[in-house]
Amino acid sequence: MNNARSAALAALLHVNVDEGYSNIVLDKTLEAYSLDQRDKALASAIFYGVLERRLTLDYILNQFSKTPVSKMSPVVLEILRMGAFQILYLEKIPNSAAVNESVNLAKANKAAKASGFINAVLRSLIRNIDQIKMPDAQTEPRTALSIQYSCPEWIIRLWEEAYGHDCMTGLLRSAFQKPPIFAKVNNLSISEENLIARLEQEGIKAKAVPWFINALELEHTGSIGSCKSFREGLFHIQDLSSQLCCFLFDPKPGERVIDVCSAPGGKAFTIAEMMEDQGELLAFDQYKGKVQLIRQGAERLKLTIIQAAVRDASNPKMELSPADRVLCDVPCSGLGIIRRKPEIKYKSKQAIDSLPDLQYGILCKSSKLVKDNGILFYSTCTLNPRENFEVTNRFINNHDDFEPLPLHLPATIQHSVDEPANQLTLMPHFHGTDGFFIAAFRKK
Ligand SMILES: C[S@@+](CC[C@H](N)C(=O)[O-])C[C@H]1O[C@@H](n2cnc3c(N)ncnc32)[C@H](O)[C@@H]1O
Repeated sequence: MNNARSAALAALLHVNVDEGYSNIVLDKTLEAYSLDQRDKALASAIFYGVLERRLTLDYILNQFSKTPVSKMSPVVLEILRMGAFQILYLEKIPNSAAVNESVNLAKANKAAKASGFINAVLRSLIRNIDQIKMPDAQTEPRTALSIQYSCPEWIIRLWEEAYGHDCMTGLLRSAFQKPPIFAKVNNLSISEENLIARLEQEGIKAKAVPWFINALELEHTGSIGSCKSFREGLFHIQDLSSQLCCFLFDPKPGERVIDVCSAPGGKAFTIAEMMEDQGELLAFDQYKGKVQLIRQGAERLKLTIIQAAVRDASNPKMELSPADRVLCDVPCSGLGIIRRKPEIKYKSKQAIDSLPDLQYGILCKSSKLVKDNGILFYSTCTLNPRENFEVTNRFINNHDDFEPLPLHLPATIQHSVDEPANQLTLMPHFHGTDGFFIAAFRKK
């Protein structure tokens, strides 16, 4: 049995059936299967490829199977998606191997009865590959885009209405690009140059982001957790969007700062480093297990000002004295990080309907923690006006004691959409960052 494909199947079933996060599920599965580098690469390529192209693959499989994909068992469907993905997108894998391995996978996964069916569907796909039909872009443009980019129509409509047609197509394309990996240098422990040299010794190629301080782009990372300089607390992994958010938040040494939705702690770590580990940084999260992640990260990075604790930001019980700066990096639908976690795009629209009220509640409650003249930030990693612009608009319309605070952006960062000066929407295809939203306010 080919272990790479078994691992990919196990991980896909875990994500689709048990709704695990793709990056975490894949890391754990690869570890459990103890694959060599080559098999790890194949398992990852199949896993992410099938996840990213689920709608396209299902649309095509339906043309070659009498049983619609909606009626197939999860195991059979995933094996067929994997087989079709290899045939259609992995040129180096011979079609015969894709079919045979799919049949073997079925036999090894209690789906032996379906192995004949799987064989027939995949062979029919190979024979008729030139006859595959796609939706007509003229008569049904959104359906055509949805199948081409494997993105539900409601997201396409949302992006087109919010950001315009060109931006929507840019976002759809960007979802298939390999996301860059950025590190935030722990400037309290090492300089950019020295960290680049250290990483090189460990086989990781790193280059400084020329326009942004203490940010490195990494290549050939392998497993970051096993990297010595990571374990020594010389950096943490953080997308440029979050690093930029902290830069704009502009915390100063000696201040009192509250991060109300802090886990796993990325922004709290960057903020503590910007504060030179002087002052107070209260880092809260609703979940005990996640608070532990903040503590572990702070310890690894040798940051002493972070006090992590459980606290529900939407219904806080704890009395807190006011802070110079408060960050609300709220839970959101995550439509800005689809290229990192493709499973996010298959969430139902209804699943995110309740988020704006929760986000607004967290922002209102947290605004009470800001000192006079203090700063309040709201951020999300989503591209959805209902969770971004509409929440912050509602806030400012109902809070006379706050005013919008214009953001002073680095010269390389331009607005990609029409928005007020206190807001910034970051787009993967435009800024090269994750999709992200920031809004800043000052208490009068
Ligand atoms: C976007 S993530 C925060 C990411 C974090 N700021 C970072 O940079 O690493 C949102 C966090 O909010 C937490 N959360 C969700 N609902 C919450 C609530 N009512 N109160 C506090 N935290 C909450 C989630 O557990 C999650 O860890």
